[in-house]
Amino acid sequence: MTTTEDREDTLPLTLQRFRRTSVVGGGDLPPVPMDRLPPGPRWPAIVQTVALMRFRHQFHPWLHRRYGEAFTLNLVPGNRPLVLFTSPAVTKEIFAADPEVFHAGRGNAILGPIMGEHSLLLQDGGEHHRARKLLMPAFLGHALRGYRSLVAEVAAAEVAGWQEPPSTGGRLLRTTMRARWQRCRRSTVQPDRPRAGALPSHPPGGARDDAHRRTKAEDEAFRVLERMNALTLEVILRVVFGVTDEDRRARLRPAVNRTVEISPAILLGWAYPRLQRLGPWRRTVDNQVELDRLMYAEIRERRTAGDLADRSDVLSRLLAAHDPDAAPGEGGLSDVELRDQLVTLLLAGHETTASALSWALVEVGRSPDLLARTQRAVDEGDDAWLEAVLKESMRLHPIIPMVVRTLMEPATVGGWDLPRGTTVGPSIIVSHQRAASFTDPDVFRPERFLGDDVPPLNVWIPFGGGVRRCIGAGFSLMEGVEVLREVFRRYDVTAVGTEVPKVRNITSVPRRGARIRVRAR
Ligand code: HEM
Repeated sequence: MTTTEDREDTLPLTLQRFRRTSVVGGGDLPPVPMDRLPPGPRWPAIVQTVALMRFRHQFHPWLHRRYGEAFTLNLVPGNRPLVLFTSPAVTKEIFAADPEVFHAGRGNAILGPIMGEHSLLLQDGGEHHRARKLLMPAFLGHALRGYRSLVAEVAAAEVAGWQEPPSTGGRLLRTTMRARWQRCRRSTVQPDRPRAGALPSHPPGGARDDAHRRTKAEDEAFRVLERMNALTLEVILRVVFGVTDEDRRARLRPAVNRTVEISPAILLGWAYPRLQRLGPWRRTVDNQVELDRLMYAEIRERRTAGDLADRSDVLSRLLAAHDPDAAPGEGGLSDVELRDQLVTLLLAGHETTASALSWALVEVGRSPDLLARTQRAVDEGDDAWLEAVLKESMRLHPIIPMVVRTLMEPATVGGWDLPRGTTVGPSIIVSHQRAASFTDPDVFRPERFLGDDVPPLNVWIPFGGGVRRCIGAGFSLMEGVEVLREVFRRYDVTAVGTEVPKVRNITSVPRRGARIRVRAR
């Protein structure tokens, strides 16, 4: 087994990843004749690529309206075709297709320099099967139950501080104190005033009072996405990596944040090796070197930790994981494999869950009825409602726009005979907006996910599907429920202003950071 113990420096390992050119769909595949593919725009590939990456929330529905159930895009580098489908029947076909022919790793090749070649997201065939078998037990029922209390602890520590929102520090604390004092004064002068924090529909003070309140609401608002990012990062560092040393966590946080913040332009730039010597690309490599150094140090120490068997974090479970078909002493994960899987879990599981949670808070915070219903669920221990809130948030605001598979052999998909080298996938954005699947698709309605008639897994697809379905789906729902419970147990939540999605890296996040304000219940 390869370990990093004998290496003085992890630099060569990091640089190796950046030497490969990353191409969506894979550079070694033959060119695909475009005339055999479903219709699509004729614009230059670079324009289509930018539209797909930057304006996906408008672009997917537009393509669907213009071209119907299947459409083709041409992407840089190499003019690779991507065929997107929108009907649940074809989604089912793609998820059930032979993974030896429908490769997912190729479609994610652009993430290679960050995640590494062993990443579950980038592997295919037998390698993917082996890695998934080793990782899976750390994400199943028994293990998930083991993480719950630590997640709850991290959530409680974060959420408790919201009365003094840390992102804006003293000013918000002062505003909160002033607001409390004003409420206290009003409640003595006007005893019939509604409960603190509840805005009456006709404020007794007239227009001036109304303007004052709006300003106050704006003043007290904070970007909950920032707090959720901090929270989910802490969960990854403590529950997934199991880093108990606060000093190392403090050094990991900025390196991890810089990794998560990589923009689509940087991702695309990796296809052009000469760019890698320039400013932002150079800084990305430097940051990766630092992140790798810290991660390898943690892995090395953990291998020899005396309490490994008692630890329940994901890394410790992976260190103990062993392929039963391998010879004795073989079949475990090497240091490099562990690094790649941990960075994958970090990137796949951190901002995705934070965004889903932020949207959930904004949606519930928009409606007093939903707020009351959700707080009742918390008081009555109704976790199914909290999970339904999360699922409906992921439906209305998909975090990932599509999932993709590249054909290693010619195949028929949705009635189209597609050549080898074509990349195909369902559009999650359009699937979740289909009126035939979801009545009033623009309305936030968690009830869709309760009862016997819940949307099937080829209709509600925020986690993808088939053998590649998100390995962290259960983890993120467990984490989400714990966080929502903690928030609504303590606070009345009000959404401030409007929100629309914006593209960040490969995920979609609330553009204004999901601004909310909270009042202690
Ligand atoms: C709201 C939260 C999340 C969303 C929306 C999400 C979404 C996705 C999607 C769409 C895929 C691709 C599936 C496919 O190709 O069919 C995926 C894969 C993956 N996700 Fe997640 N994810 C989330 C949270 C997490 C968490 C918390 C983790 C781990 C801690 C995680 C780890 C992974 C991994 C390792 C894969 C690759 C699976 C494979 O290829 O076998 N994700 N996720």
